[in-house]
Amino acid sequence: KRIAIFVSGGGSNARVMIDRFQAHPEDGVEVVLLVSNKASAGGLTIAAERGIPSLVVNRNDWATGEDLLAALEAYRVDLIVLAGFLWLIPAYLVQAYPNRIVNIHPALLPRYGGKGMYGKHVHEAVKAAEDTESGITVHYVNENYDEGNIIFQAAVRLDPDDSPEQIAERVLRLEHGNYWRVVRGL
Ligand SMILES: N[C@@H]1O[C@H](COP(=O)(O)O)[C@@H](O)[C@H]1O
Repeated sequence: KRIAIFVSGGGSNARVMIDRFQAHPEDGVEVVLLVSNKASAGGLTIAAERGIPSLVVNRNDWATGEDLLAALEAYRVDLIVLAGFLWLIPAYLVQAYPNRIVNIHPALLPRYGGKGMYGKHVHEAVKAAEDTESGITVHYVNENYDEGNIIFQAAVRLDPDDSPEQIAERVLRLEHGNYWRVVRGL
């Protein structure tokens, strides 16, 4: 299958996934495009270094979706993979790719999901709740943040002394070890 990865930040998940699938063509997954809503996103540099075409979308593009949908069609994208992409996915994209958009969330949904619940905010909330475990959720994307059907979850035990940053590190390791496997299996 041909996938497009959407990023807003550093792109460590995109890097792990691109490196895996470029090194293992037998997985049958090809990363054909990287899309970002931030021209400064580290994910764009990662894509350029690995010969992957990229597209930066601004709010106007995003509102109409014409250029974005045209690019996804031109690259014959089968599956959209969100990896640290922060904008809400609009109806036109959900309708154009029904059950073909997935996201990874750095917590065990349905807890710690929703608008504003991303990155360090999630791990600070887990810490404040004194949870003994956290984890990751891969889910289909609908028009609401973090509400689509869950495809996969994995948990990690936390140490009571863990800081939110240490919780984030544990969870990111879980993401890097699992997200590409889930995508390969879809
Ligand atoms: N949605 C969340 O955003 C972060 C992105 O990290 P990176 O892939 O840009 O390093 C990850 O923790 C992911 O769960």
